[in-house]
Amino acid sequence: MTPDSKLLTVAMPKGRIFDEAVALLRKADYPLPPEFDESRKLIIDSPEAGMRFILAKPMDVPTYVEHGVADVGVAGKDVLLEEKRDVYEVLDLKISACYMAVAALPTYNPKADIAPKIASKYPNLASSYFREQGEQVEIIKLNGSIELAPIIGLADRIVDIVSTGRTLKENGLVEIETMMPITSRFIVNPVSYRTKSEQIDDMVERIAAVVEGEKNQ
Ligand SMILES: Nc1ncnc2c1ncn2[C@@H]1O[C@H](COP(=O)(O)OP(=O)(O)OP(=O)(O)O)[C@@H](O)[C@H]1O
Ligand SMILES: O=P(O)(O)OC[C@H]1O[C@H](OP(=O)(O)OP(=O)(O)O)[C@H](O)[C@@H]1O
Repeated sequence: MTPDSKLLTVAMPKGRIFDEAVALLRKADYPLPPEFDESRKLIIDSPEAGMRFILAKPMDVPTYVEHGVADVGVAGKDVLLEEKRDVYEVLDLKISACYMAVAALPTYNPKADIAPKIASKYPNLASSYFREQGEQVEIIKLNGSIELAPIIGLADRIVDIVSTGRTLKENGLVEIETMMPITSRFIVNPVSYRTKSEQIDDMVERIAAVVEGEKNQ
């Protein structure tokens, strides 16, 4: 399928953020087709809304937006900190809230830890964090089930997302540092921001009004 320059291309993250992001767009009066609720399509056009949606893995959304194949997108702050793509972050959507934390086994003794190993799905974010703290660490990149690492002796600590805290608790880990809050953000390709400024400004204004409205409820 070739890009349709008339439609604003929006990169949406599949998975956890998706339903909340769709709800936000609907509240902003974008008439999204029913395919959003039931289909496995990866490209969904909504000519009524003047938009084409591409459904991507959450970690890939900034890549599509940086390369300009999507004009705008929705991405977690965690992903933006990890990927450091050349995109504008224009709005905090305040959805899919969670936070990034360092955790370990309750028996973990930081003073006895000379060359700490840190397991994470976010190697760049973890590495900048410990560099800023002035601590030298070895980062071990994993793709999921991060909580396994300290239990089976692969790492001393983990850097991961916490939401309810249930995964840490059920795996006998404790949080030792809260790093930063995470919410989803609206991101924009810098060139699109100039060439499609009217459409993008309108979209940002409409969504911002919903976000503000929800905050004041
Ligand atoms: N409890 C949570 N765990 C992970 N991500 C969360 C959580 N709560 C909100 N989020 C947000 O959701 C995004 C991840 O969504 P999701 O888990 O669907 O994708 P994913 O990590 O690519 O999943 P998978 O690799 O399991 O397919 C994160 O970038 C983060 O901003
Ligand atoms: O605090 P909680 O509410 O328990 O949520 C946090 C957990 O959810 C995420 O894992 P996910 O379910 O995405 O699985 P993964 O380990 O395969 O990434 C995250 O990596 C934590 O493990």
